[in-house]
Order: sequence, then structure tokens, then C-alpha cells
Amino acid sequence: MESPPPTPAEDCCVKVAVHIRPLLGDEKLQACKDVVSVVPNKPQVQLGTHSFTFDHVYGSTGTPSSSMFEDCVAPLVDGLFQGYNATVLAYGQTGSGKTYTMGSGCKDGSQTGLIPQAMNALFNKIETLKDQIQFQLHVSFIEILKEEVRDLLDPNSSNKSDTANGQTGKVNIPGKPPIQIRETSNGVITLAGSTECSVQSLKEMADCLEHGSLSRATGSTNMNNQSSRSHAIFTITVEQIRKPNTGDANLNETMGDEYLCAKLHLVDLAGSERAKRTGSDGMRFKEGVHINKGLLALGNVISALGDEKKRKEGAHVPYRDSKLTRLLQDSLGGNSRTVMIACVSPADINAEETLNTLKYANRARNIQNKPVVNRDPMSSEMLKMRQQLECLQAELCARGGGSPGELQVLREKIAWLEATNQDLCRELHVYRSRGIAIDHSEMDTKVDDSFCEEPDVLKRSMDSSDYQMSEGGDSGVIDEEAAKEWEHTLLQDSMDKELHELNKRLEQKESEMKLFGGFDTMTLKQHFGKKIMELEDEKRAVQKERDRLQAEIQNLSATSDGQTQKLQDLHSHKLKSLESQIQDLKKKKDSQVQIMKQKQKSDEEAKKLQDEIQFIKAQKVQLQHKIKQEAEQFRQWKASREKELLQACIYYCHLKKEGRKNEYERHKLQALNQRQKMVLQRKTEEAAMATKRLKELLEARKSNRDNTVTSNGNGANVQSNEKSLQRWLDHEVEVMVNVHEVRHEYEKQSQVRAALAEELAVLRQVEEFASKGVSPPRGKNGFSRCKQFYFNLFYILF
Ligand SMILES: Nc1ncnc2c1ncn2[C@@H]1O[C@H](COP(=O)(O)OP(=O)(O)OP(=O)(O)O)[C@@H](O)[C@H]1O
Repeated sequence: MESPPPTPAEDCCVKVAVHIRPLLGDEKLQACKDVVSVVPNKPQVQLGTHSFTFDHVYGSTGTPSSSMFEDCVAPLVDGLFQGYNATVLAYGQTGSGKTYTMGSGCKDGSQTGLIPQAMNALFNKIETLKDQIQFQLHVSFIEILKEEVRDLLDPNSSNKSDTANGQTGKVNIPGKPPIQIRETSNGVITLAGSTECSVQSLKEMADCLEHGSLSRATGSTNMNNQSSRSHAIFTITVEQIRKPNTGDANLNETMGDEYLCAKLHLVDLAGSERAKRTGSDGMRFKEGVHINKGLLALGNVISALGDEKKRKEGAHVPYRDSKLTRLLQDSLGGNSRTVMIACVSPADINAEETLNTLKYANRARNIQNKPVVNRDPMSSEMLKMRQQLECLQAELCARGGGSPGELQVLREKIAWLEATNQDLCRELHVYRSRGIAIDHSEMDTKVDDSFCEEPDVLKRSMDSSDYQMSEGGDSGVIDEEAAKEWEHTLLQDSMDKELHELNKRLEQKESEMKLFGGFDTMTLKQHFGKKIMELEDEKRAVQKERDRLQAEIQNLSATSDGQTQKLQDLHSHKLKSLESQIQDLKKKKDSQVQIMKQKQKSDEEAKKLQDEIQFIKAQKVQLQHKIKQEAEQFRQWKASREKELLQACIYYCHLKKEGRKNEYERHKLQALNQRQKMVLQRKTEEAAMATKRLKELLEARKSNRDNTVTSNGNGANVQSNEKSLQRWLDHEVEVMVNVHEVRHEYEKQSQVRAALAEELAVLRQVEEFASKGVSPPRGKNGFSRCKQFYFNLFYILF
């Protein structure tokens, strides 16, 4: 029977719904007009001359908001039970109704909101499946406030209400390490250090939501008197473990695997805002800046993912630009089914922001995600075993009137399969608990933000102390793997840092460049050139006037009368003023020349700066390329390593199965041997009897012959005696031969049994290798010998 093929990643676009809230009391008081309209019976929204089509439109004259859960979120909740991750994301301007829509505010809407409805649906479904599946539920609730991730469920931190600025929120215990975002080797984003509350009931989960919501940072602004000042992410993790021996045929459709795990992220983003309109200053203003920064980064990610051309070219997606985008990496363009709810206000005073939200949401529709079933490699082997078991059970039913011998064989096979299944279940459980223990110890040690990666099931089993390699070479494999991951993390980290440095330098150079900017060099040059020419002209005119006056003074000094003297004085005075004008003009010209020189120098500097910017940009592109290339190389290496591990795991399971089969066959052979031994004994006894009788017969024959010699007249009688004696003799010889054959067969089988025991030991050895995730040696003690062994077994049995 073939094992089920791994589920291929399905391409699915991010679904976008628009939720239009009604006009609020304040807006009505300000006589605001409703400017957002919905095209009847179509998911189409119009705002002025703009028209947008979405997957759904709720509120206003569109579909009633009460259908939102069934249309958008219920399918995602169902998907969790098949192992698919999901995300619901509320986006929109401040005061547009995100918290109301999500129901994460613990006030109005908290019962009709999407999160409470999702929790209800989840527990309703669990109730129907709890007999067949064991569920483990965990919740975490975090917020991102001013680029810092905060744990809303941390029992050790306290809630604070800072009345001075109307701020409420969580206060972390000083000294507690901050929550860190990590990426595991298979690209899954995890939060290290956040509280994961295990919940058993709807009430417990609702309590967590309420507790976290109360701890969330909110504050009052002109646009919303209880405005969320942070991005909040409520995550529900659903782990499913199939209970053994559930004969429910329908279950196969619900859960084919032994173990599934899926996460539902419910995200209430902080609203985009304009400081002018929210009237925020001081701390509130700073919050607004961070909020907008995070949303800008989100917008850039959406743009990069939503642009088909860029996507095809494999353009860089700036997930690392903010904590929000890093955390939502899987939800946008990754392993998740995602729904975005764009919340908008219909009021004319918000028209501009509403238009922005609609454009943003429209772009998000183009994002393609690739959700996959989060299954466990061990589970598929279990599934295979179970299918085999079911097949045998069906066969057994179909052969209701079969011979008791056949039924017995089938029953034994079923018992063996069930035992195998249980063994595998136990093993799975051990692996899982080892994994959890390793996770915990990783948390405790916290070596480095980027190094700690969640090991997968196989790695856990390999790392655990019970499975330490017996030979130095095997542990070397693991060391090498850890070293490679370590090296990759360090490299990525250092390249990230380098990129960050380059970005900083680029930013600095660009802002320096801005200082040079704003002037048109050519125009300035022309302006100053013209100015200098004008000054030259003016200087020449003044010099000409001076020369004319000097000549006039000379003429006047020749005719010196009283009138002339007066005129001469006047001219001399004028001359002096002209001289000083000339000096002024000279100075002006010099300063203009100086300015021109400075301009030229600054032009050169700007050119140099421009070259530097180009150089940094080129370096940045190169580095980004290098980061991508290294990540790809690592991904490929990791994928091949994981494939290898998976093969080892499958091989290991195969060996386990074969080992059990071997035991079973050996057992059968032993029983057969026992029977043969008894036959042999009986035959040996028969042979002894036969020998005895033979002797008697020979005696009788001899005396028969003697009789022939002595009583010659009785010839016919003697002949018939002789014939019957010969028949007896032949029969006894046949018995002897038969006994000999049986003995020979018995000896042959004893040898096989010994070989079987030896091969079983080999098999155990190989199995031990496989259990450590290392390919078994294929030489002297390896697979080829196993194969030979099965060949022998087959030959003997059939
Ligand atoms: N669909 C709706 N029906 C009635 N009232 C609504 C609706 N949506 C929102 N409101 C009201 O609008 C106000 C603002 O809503 P809410 O706090 O959910 O906005 P927000 O988008 O989360 O704002 P912020 O980003 O500032 O946190 C609240 O008083 C809420 O009760």
C-alpha cells in the first residue's frame, strides 16, 4: 500500500472584504454626509469617481455585517481541522471599526465580533469530534507597541492605567527579556518568550481574550476616545491527535493523519492616523508615528507581493522592515489562508483616508498565499498502517464464511498490525514530548535571538540523549548540521546588519544630498554670470564718469576763478563718491566670484556624494542578492537534508514493520518446526518399529526358505509367503526412506531458523541506525543482507 503523497501547496489569493460602519453620533452632529455607496447585489464600493470590487462588502446597503463570520471566517476555522494555518486581519483608519469588527475590545461588539464567533465555532466543532480526536489548544496574545513586542497574557506583568496621559496598557517587569521574533529552519516565524496558555474550554479561551484586551494599550484621541495604540495579534493553536481504535469511517475525511497542527492569527491593527486630525501631541504623537511606520512597512510588503511583475521577478519583499511585517510573513504570501477586512467610515470628512484604505485593500487582493497541511512525517506512516488494517478488516468481513484457518491467520495479522500501530503511537508520543522538552530547554538557555530554532520531530529524536549515536561518525552528522545552521544564521545576521548599515549610510547620504538639492545649478550659474556682467557694466560706466569728471576738473583747475573753484569742489566730491562706488562694485564682484567658486566646489561635492550614493546602492543590491542567494542555498541544503531524514524515517518505519513481520514469521516457523519435530519423533518411532518388524520378517523369510528345503512338497504355500514378505519388506524400506527425508527436512529448517535469528540481529542493528536518522550502511551488515534474508524467508515459506 502506498503512503499518502504530501499535500501540495495550493495557491490561494488573500480574500478581501470591506466593512462599512454606520455614521457615528459625533459625525451626525457635525452633519457629515455618507459618501460611500455599494452597488446593489454586487461586492462593489463607490467613492466619488472611484469604484472598487472586493470579495465581499458588508454594512451600509451591502450584505449585513452578521453574515461576515459565515462567509469569511468559518471556512478558515474549518480549515484548521485539516491542518491549514489561517489569518484574519482588520485594517483601516483610526475609528473605522477594526476593534469592533474583530470583537477584541471587550466592549460593544465583543459578542458579535469575529474573534468570539471564531472561538464558538471552534469549540462547537471540537465537541462533535472529541470522541475520535484529542485536542490540545493554546492561545497567545501579543501587541506591537512602538516596535516592541509585548506579552498581553504574561501573568507576571501588571496592568497600568496612566491617568496623566489617559494611557492604559501593560507594564513589563524590569529585567524580563523582551519577546523575540525567530525564524525556524523551515521558514516558520515563531515568538520566543511569549506566554502560551493551554485552554480546555470556551470560557478559558474567552477569559484569555478578555484579560489580554484589558491589558492592551489604548488612549484617547480626537477621532476615537478609546483608540488602540498598538497592533494586537491573538493566536489560537490547534493540535489534533487521533485517538487510537476509532472505527469511524467519516473521520478519514476530517482527519486522515495521526497528528495535525494549525494556527489561527486574529489581527487587530492600530489605525492609520494623521496627527493633525487626531490632535495628538507628545507621547500620543510618537505612538502615531510608530503606528504609521508599521503600516507603511505593511503597505510596502503588500505592494511588493501584490505586483505580479515583481512577484514573477522574485523581487525582494521587505518583511524585515518592521516587527509587524515580520510577524505576518506567513500570513502574507506564505503558509496561511488569509482574509483581510478593510474597515471604513462612510463620512465625507474621512473620504480621503477611506479612499486610501480601499486602494490598500485592493492591492492586497493580488497577494498569493501557499497554504499547506501542517502534518507530521510520522503521521503518514501511521495512516498507511491504519489503511492496511482497515483493508484487512474489510477482507475479514468479506470472507465471513472463510475457513477457520484463514480467519485465524487474518486475526493474527490484525493483532500484529494493531500492536505495531500502538507501538508507533507510543513512539510518536515520546518524540513529541522530547520535542517539547527540547523547546523548553531552548527557551531557558536563550543562546541567541536568531540561533534558537524549533527542531522538527525527527531532529528532536536525533538530538535526544536516548538516541545518542554509538559511533563518533554519526554524531558528527548532527554536529555538522547544527554547525551549518549556526553558520547560516550568523551569516544572515551579519549580512542583515551590513544591509542595515548600508541603509543607514544611504539615508544619511541622501539627506546630505537634499541639502545640495533644491537649486538648479545652471540657473544659478547663469544668474551669477549675469549679475557679474551687470556689475562689470556698472563699474565701467562709473569709471567712465570718473574719467570724465577728472578731465573736467583738470580743465577747471586751468581756468581757476571762484565759480570754477566751486564747480571743481563739487566734481571732486562727486569723484570721491564715484571712487567709493567703484570700490563697492569691485567688492560685490569679488564676492560674486567667490560665491561662484563656492558653488562650483559644492557642485563637485554633490557629484561626489551622488557617486557615493550610487556606489552604496550598488553595494546594497549586491548584498540583497547575496542574502537571497545564501538563503536559497541554505533552503536547498535544508530541504535535501530533510528529505534525507524523511527517507531515513520512512525506512526506519519500514524496518520496524519488517522486524515485526520477521518476528511473526519466526514465530510461525517455530510452531511449524515444533510440529515437524513431533512428526519426526513419530516417524522415528515408526522406523524403530519397522526395523524391528523387518528383522522379524527376515527371520521369518529365513525359516521360510529352510522350510522349503525340508518340506519340498509345500512349494506354492512357501512362494506366496515369500511374496507377502517381500511386500512387507518394501513397505518398511519406504517408511525408512520417509523418516530419513523428514529428518533431513527438519535439519534444514533448524538451520534456517538459526539463520533467521542471525538476520534478525542484523535487522535490529540496521533499525538502530535508521532510528537515529542515519542512512544504514549498505555493505556487510546492511540492506543487501536484509534483502537476501527476506529472499530466503520467502523461499522457505512459499
Ligand atoms: N459597525 C459598527 N456599528 C456601530 N458602531 C461601530 C461600528 N464600527 C465601529 N463602531 C463604533 O465606532 C467607534 C470606533 O470603533 P473602533 O474602536 O472599533 O475603531 P478602530 O478602528 O479600532 O479605531 P482605532 O484604530 O483608533 O483603535 C466605536 O465607538 C465603535 O463602537
